[in-house]
Amino acid sequence: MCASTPNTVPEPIVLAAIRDQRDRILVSRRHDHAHQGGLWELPGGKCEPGEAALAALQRELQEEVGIRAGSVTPLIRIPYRYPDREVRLDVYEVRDWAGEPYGREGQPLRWVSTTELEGLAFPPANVPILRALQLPERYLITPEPEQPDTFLAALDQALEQGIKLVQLRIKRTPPAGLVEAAIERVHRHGARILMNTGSLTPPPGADGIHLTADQLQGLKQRPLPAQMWVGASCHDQDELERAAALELDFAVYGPVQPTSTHPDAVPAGWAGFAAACAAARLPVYALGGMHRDEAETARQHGGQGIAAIRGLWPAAVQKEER
Ligand SMILES: Nc1nc2c([nH]c(=O)n2[C@H]2C[C@H](O)[C@@H](COP(=O)(O)OP(=O)(O)OP(=O)(O)O)O2)c(=O)[nH]1
Ligand SMILES: [Mg+2]
Repeated sequence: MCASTPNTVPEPIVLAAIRDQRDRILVSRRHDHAHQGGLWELPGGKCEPGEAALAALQRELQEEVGIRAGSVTPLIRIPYRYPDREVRLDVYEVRDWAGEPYGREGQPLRWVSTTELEGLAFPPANVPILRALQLPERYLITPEPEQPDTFLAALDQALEQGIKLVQLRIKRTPPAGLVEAAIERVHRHGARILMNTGSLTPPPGADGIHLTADQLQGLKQRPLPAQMWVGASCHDQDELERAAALELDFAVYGPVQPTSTHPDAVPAGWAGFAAACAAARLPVYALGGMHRDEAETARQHGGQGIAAIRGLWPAAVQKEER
């Protein structure tokens, strides 16, 4: 529900990320005289007092682009404070709809790829929304590589199963050539690869880095330029806030469920995960005891999806390694 809003609480706004079958997003340009005028936006607007979020979304879509949404799934919630107002943007992904979108208020509309989105000027609150639109629902974290052939075969299999984002997590000296071979395979499948090795400098070809919570604590600024991706492991609200303040691209939060790798950690549960995501200003993956088919559950709790080692590493090859 969107409650009526005294000045002290953020204004509830609903936005639609309308995605067509070619994976393009519908954007429109805000009128020059509006708040954040002249910038590109996702269609949507303010909830009326007492109006439920999904009802507000349907009303805004009808008023602004003349369509009725079919399936609607939560993408991300972003609280944001502008100098002159505070908003809470609830973004929903719309993959099917009735009607042909047009600028019903005379505003220009465009269909753009998620890569092209980066080149358009949006309000500053949209930065994490654009990243959420580019990030997949599953984030594979690799187990420590032992046998290069077995490791690379499992990686291939994971990529064939549709993995689009990989964290190469290496805590010991890796077998020679393994990093290069992994990067090559990931790119061959049109996926991205982030390094988690303790170094802030990724090797040539890698798409960015993944920071441990300790590394996150030590940083004063984002360690890589915007074209590269930086993720971070977080275990509480302060760490999530720190990741957002450093303008990182996403966080991993956990453990959400009990996990054998961290038996002493108290799991947040889905309710704890949902609370963390609601306050976070960046996309958040659920980590800890996750199974491949729980990405949808994570989405329903406000997350980007799931991150996992065992849950996403091909089971057949894992058995051979034992
Ligand atoms: N629609 C939209 N608003 C955004 C985006 N990003 C962002 O920060 N905002 C802010 C700007 C506004 O302060 C607020 C949304 O207001 P709006 O102008 O769309 O509201 P509305 O459709 O109800 O319009 P109106 O009745 O006030 O004219 O959220 C975005 O991508 N789309
Ligand atoms: Mg609007």
